Amino acid sequence: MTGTPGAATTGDGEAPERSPPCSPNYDLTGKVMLLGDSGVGKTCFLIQFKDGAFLSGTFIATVGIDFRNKVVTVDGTRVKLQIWDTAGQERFRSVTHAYYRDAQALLLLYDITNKSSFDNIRAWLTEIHEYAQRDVVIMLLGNKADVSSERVIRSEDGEMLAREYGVPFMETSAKTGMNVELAFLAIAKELKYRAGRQPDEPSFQIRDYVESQKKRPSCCSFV
Ligand SMILES: Nc1nc2c(ncn2[C@@H]2O[C@H](COP(=O)(O)OP(=O)(O)OP(=O)(O)O)[C@@H](O)[C@H]2O)c(=O)[nH]1
Ligand SMILES: [Mg+2]
Repeated sequence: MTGTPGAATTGDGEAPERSPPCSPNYDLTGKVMLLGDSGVGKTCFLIQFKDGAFLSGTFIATVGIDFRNKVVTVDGTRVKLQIWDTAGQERFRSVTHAYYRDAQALLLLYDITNKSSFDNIRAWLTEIHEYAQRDVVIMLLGNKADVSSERVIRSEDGEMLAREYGVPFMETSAKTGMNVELAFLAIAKELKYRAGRQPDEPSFQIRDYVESQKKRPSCCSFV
């Protein structure tokens, strides 16, 4: 986490023309990486968060790595998230490994309609433990929750795997936007909390926060 950002740039999510020079429009920055098999929806997830749009139609696999910035405000603190969208294809793995070290948070996605993308989560977690910082924030996301007719992974299976690894979990949809913003807000809150807790600030538990805020797909809600 960078606590003292430099001058505002013209990067996405900022409004430099309204800020005086050397007055950044954020208080903290954090690097977040999107990981998971090719086709699980990482790029769509990022576009939905950044632009509120869904890229339907032909699937264009990411080549290498790309990033977008977005500033979110949590409890009065502006957190600039630098979000790295990685290629899920095996042949780009060595490129993405180099970026793990600098990431404070990882969003690990599988596709609820694709069993192998779920089965590969354990391998992704092994890779994360090998290359990422030890205290990196990890969140497991079961994406494409809008496609209930093709679901092959039950929500409970995602919950169980997440519990085994002690990470927060929710199902998401890059198409409808379900839980997309929440995933990034929860990360921003955690990063803010880690950056320096105020004396009167209650402790923050990212798993509890996600559990209390997440929406469930209508087919699976039993509350
Ligand atoms: N129905 C539905 N389709 C989705 C969703 N997210 C992504 N898709 C579709 O899934 C395909 C793959 O999405 P991408 O976001 O490009 O996948 P990716 O994980 O970035 O893939 P790589 O770049 O190869 O790693 C595209 O055809 C998307 O339109 C979702 O939440 N719901
Ligand atoms: Mg992609």
